[in-house]
Amino acid sequence: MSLEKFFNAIDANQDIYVQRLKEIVAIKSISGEPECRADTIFMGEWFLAELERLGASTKRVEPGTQEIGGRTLPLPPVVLATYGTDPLKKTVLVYGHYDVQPALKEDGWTTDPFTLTEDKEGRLIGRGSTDDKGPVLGWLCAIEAHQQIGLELPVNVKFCFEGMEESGSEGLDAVIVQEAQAYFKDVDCVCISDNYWLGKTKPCLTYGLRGVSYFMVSVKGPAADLHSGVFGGTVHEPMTDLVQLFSKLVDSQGRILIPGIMDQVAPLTDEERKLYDGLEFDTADLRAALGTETEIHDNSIDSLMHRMRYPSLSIHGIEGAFYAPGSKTVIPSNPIGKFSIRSVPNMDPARVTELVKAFLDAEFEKLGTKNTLEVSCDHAGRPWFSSPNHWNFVAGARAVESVYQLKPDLTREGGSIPVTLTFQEALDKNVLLLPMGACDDGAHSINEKVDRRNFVEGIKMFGSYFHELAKVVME
Ligand SMILES: C[C@H](N)C(=O)N[C@@H](Cc1c[nH]cn1)C(=O)O
Ligand SMILES: [Zn+2]
Ligand SMILES: [Zn+2]
Repeated sequence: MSLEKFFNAIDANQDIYVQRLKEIVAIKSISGEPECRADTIFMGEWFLAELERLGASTKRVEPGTQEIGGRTLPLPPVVLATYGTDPLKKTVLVYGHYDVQPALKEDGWTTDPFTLTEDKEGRLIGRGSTDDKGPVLGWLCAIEAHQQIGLELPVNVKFCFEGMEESGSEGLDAVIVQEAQAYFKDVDCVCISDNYWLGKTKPCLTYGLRGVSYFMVSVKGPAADLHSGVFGGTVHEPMTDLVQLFSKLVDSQGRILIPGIMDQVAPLTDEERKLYDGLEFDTADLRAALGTETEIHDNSIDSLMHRMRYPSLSIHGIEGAFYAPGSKTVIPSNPIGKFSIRSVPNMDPARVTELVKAFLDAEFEKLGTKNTLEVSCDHAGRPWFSSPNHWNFVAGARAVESVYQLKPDLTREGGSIPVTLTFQEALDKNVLLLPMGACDDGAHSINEKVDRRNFVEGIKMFGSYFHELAKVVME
């Protein structure tokens, strides 16, 4: 059966879909900012209403509360929905997140981050356009287009959308475990669209993710910020201690210096090494995404392996430090440094935390400072790895081919979606990552975008995936 009519409907409706994306990009659902919590909850409600408009039955789950900045806030709702309950059809569970990373125009955006703006090249620029509002909306547009042309959906779809993914998916694991034998009982496979192609033109299917352990390092000294002219040279400065500690975590070649971390990494086999030769990726792709020529490795295979199968450590920022323009002469009293470690098979988050704390405590001891140190792991998600030979991947590959006339790359992703492994384990079902966006989308960065082409063809790909799933033989 040809999906031509369905594809044509999507082409014809694309401006409506873009307009809808504009509407939701404008909702500041930043899970990490307490003052945006009401907007984040509203974003969840928007999706509940949209799913109901499409005829899905919905369930709003309140995953509890969160302590943040001395406040207790309600967590945004987990949006569950069921579209179709035909026992003769397969059931696919689609997961996505409606929260976004923070964004300020003064970070360097060329346009307001919460006003979706299309440029001459068809880039739809705005926070969440690719991560992950565009893909989440895309699934719903694919269903709506079926309704418009009177084409029956050949599978049942369950949805699970959360509003805390960018902040460690707090509360979600418990919901999944609780619903595994209830709301998710009939699920045959899982699909997530929340990562990116390796390059700009060739789609991929993804079968692995790195985990992430996010650390806060607080150094406490004087009771309040001080005048550096009056107190400089007379007091142990917390920022100096923090900078010393941070200089010991990772070197400029990206090598993690914390003893024991690299020992846990699964060894590279010959078979795995060969997989990288088949991937279409070169240093030019990396440079295009970086916008500079500042890559560490002198060949693309090493770059790929360091994204996909080795851990990395990134220093993100320092809270409570002076970072504004100007030259304020302050001694910050309690800077909190933030860094994360991306973990890979066979790393265990509990062991990572143990090693990080032991190392920082020992290094702090050596500084001979009277300040105090507190290290905590804010959130930790495990790495995930799945079987790309499963029928779910066969359906995904056929969907890609039907829209792009290309065989997708098979990739592992450097980023993290903590809940992926929870779905795989709690439901005991295969999970496929089917990205919509390209390598240069700039998720988490300034000028995040999704190309109109990726958005529109991505909606077609999602619809086609439903049809390929219906056809593929479950083994
Ligand atoms: C890959 C996904 N789109 C994503 O961006 N995930 C985040 C998850 C996270 C964990 N802590 C904070 N955010 C990521 O990989 O950074
Ligand atoms: Zn993200
Ligand atoms: Zn995401």
